Amino acid sequence: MIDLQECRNEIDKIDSDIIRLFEQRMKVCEDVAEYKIRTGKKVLDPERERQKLEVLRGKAHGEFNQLGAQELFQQIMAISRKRQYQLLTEHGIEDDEKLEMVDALPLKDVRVVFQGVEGAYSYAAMREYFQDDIESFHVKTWRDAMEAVVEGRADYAVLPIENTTAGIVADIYDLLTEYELSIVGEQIIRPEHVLLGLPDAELEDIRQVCSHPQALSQCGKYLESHPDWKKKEMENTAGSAKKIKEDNDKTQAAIASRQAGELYGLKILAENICYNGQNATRFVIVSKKPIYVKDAHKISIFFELHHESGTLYNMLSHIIYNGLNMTKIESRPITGKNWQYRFFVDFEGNLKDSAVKNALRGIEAEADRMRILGNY
Ligand SMILES: O=C(O)C(=O)C[C@]1(C(=O)O)C=C[C@@H](O)C=C1
Repeated sequence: MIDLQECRNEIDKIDSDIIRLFEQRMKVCEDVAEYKIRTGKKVLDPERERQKLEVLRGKAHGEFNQLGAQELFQQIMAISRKRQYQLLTEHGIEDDEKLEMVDALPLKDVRVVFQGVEGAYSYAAMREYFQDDIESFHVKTWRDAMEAVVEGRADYAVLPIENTTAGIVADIYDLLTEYELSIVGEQIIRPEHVLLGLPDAELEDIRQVCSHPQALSQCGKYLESHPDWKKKEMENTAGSAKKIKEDNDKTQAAIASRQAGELYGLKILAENICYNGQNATRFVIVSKKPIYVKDAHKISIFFELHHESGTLYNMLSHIIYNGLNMTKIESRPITGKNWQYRFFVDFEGNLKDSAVKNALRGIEAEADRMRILGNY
């Protein structure tokens, strides 16, 4: 009869040996790091890792143990790399400073652009974020807002990036990768959608509802209870309120804010029409200046990976291993590369933190492409 305690004693002895050998190996890896710091050679050497895994696999017996040995040494080498990145940071080997730290965002005499018209939620977010008197103007599309910042006609743009009911605003994610702008701030607002009609309209008159697709989606449940209403997508919510006013047709209604209703002299036909009482939209503030404020606490990045087992896991391990808290992950298709994806990750931290530096160094070195979208 096998004795469990005896087995456990033996396992304990073997594990102690593994720890001793692991630490011995890590010591050698630190020497390797020193060599690499001196020579500027890259930490990651994929060819060396491939050869090692092949040899070590061959040393194990049976398919199960071969796979196990490969997995084990993949992890050991990943840990070795993480230690080396740490040593690079400790030796003050700085990656190129991608963003410059500032005490506070420049807010004097700035111009801010938003998409939509006055009364739009972007306008409300802008008013909330920029407390001071700022000059603002609006444009027709999100791309126009990006262009205005790139061309220097605006210092900042306010863009909706996600909503707690309808999810991400995919176009904004894609535009953020297309334009080299930095996210320097964020503002959350709680849109309170209402159904607006002409002053003499009643709910029974309505045949068509127009609004931005996000607002139509956030009020999806309410609209399902009026299946005969036609839905018309518009570029923004406030614009749809404006259209009701201009068309002067009492069979039309718009989903927009209370403020938009007041602005265009419309009547509230229904309120509380978003089934999610917690409905909130997050806006990002983007700037052409590659800056971040010194007390910034959230980092947004994106990276691209090649299709290989474990690549995403490996990227995320840099965040986990450095004790950072990931708050969001999204993926978007990469145009021109079918079935390949770009990952967007948010995590807590400041670019000056060593843990953040180590994680970003690792991700940048091991992803096909990585960019910091902002620290705010
Ligand atoms: O041999 C190296 O160049 C090392 O840095 C050591 C090591 C390892 O731990 O074995 C770690 C990272 C490299 O990608 C390859 C191998």
